Amino acid sequence: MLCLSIDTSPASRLQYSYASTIPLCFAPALHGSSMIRLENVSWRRSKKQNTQVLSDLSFSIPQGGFRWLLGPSGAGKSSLLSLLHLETLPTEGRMLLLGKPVSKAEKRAHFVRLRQRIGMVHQDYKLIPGLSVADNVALPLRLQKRPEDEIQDEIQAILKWVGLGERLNAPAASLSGGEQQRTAIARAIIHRPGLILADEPTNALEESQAHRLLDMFAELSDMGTTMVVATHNEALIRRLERPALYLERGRLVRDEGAAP
Ligand SMILES: Nc1ncnc2c1ncn2[C@@H]1O[C@H](COP(=O)(O)OP(=O)(O)OP(=O)(O)O)[C@@H](O)[C@H]1O
Repeated sequence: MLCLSIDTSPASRLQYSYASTIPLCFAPALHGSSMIRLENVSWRRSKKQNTQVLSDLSFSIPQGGFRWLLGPSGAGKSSLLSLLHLETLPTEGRMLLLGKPVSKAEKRAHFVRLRQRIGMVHQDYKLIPGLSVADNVALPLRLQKRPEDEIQDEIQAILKWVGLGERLNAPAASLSGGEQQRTAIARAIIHRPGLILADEPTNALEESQAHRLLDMFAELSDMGTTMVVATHNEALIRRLERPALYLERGRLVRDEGAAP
């Protein structure tokens, strides 16, 4: 296992209210294989109306690759992340995710298994308001039917790590925007997914928290977790120099990760 051991002491620049070094351990992954591949993928919101959102996208990301997903508002970034999170399927073209084919021909169980290996931070967090912070974060592990004592240990470690160790039992509906975003981040990474998708994951965070999250994303990618992160935040992009996919009006206009 490879572990991130991130100093969370109050003396660190992150100013969290607890003092320990919490390891977050991830199974090492093999680099090199194609984790995501899209070939001429298009997506229409509705078959009846002319609602083409994504057009003729072709790109690939190797395992452990990090891609910024950039483009103006309405370019299709969230829609592409929804496709990669299997919330919807391409209307045209071929898609490979986590090295597996994605098509309407596959059985539901195939998609369930694949989705369990993906972590997603939605722009609007998508927490379940009636559940506590801990129960929201536990969802991916409960879907994997992990033993409850293990789940409790994992929840405590990860919520401390995101600075919510004291808010374990708070209802999600009572959280501030930043707390909701940190809960959503904890839920996206708690099951050590092979692919993490994040839609503006820092827009409700303080600058120091955003930097800390970014440092973690960079380390996860170095360890073999594939990451696709949509943002408008220029400062973040400057802080972590990684290739970007640029979308405009649903088309891929630049792929900095493509082989020359
Ligand atoms: N629920 C919806 N119903 C109809 N059209 C939608 C819906 N959501 C998004 N769209 C349209 O789909 C297109 C792509 O939107 P999408 O949210 O994917 O863009 P985006 O690049 O993520 O934008 P932003 O940066 O503002 O989040 C836009 O033209 C948008 O108006």
